[in-house]
Amino acid sequence: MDIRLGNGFDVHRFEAGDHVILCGVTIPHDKGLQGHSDADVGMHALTDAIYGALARGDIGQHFPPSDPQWKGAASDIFLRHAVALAAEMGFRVNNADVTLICEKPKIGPHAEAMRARLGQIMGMEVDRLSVKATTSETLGFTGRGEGIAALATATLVPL
Ligand SMILES: Nc1ccn([C@@H]2O[C@H](COP(=O)(O)O)[C@@H](O)[C@H]2O)c(=O)n1
Ligand SMILES: C[C@@]1(CO)OP(=O)(O)OP(=O)(O)OC[C@H]1O
Repeated sequence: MDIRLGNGFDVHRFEAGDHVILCGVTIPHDKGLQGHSDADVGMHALTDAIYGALARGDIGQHFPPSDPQWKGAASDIFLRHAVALAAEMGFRVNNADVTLICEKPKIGPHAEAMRARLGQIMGMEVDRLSVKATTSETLGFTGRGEGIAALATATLVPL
């Protein structure tokens, strides 16, 4: 069987604000995330993992940050595009795993809502979607609270 594996990584910087959007879920916070789109770092990493598995470039190639069309865009547009491209190429996402790296906000209380939202967008069972988090033990830019990083892995299998 032609099984595909892809990974994605993304970072967004904190800016002044009162909420962040992570894996499609709005979380009240004492800062916001800066980005051309809604800065959903988790969804961007997952989208890139799918493009990676397909060997079809990355999110910035499909949705250039220089294009005003994507200013403030909801990131489910990007994820839906990657899933649709997979289907066009004869694949479906088999499972995916997203890790969010930040000291704050705490992800645990929101992880189930994130899995549910990703499942809804991707047309997938929640059982095949994982969202988890770690701090970086106060080290580095995530540890200093300057931004949030996200890692994602996805496997794709033939339709
Ligand atoms: N933003 C975060 C970071 C961590 N968690 C949860 O806390 C656990 C312990 O984190 P360590 O970095 O000390 O290993 C982690 O396993 C997560 O369950 C979180 O919810 N949100
Ligand atoms: C998502 C896009 C959309 O223009 O913009 P950003 O929100 O800045 O996010 P990034 O993770 O830097 O990926 C690049 C772009 O594709």
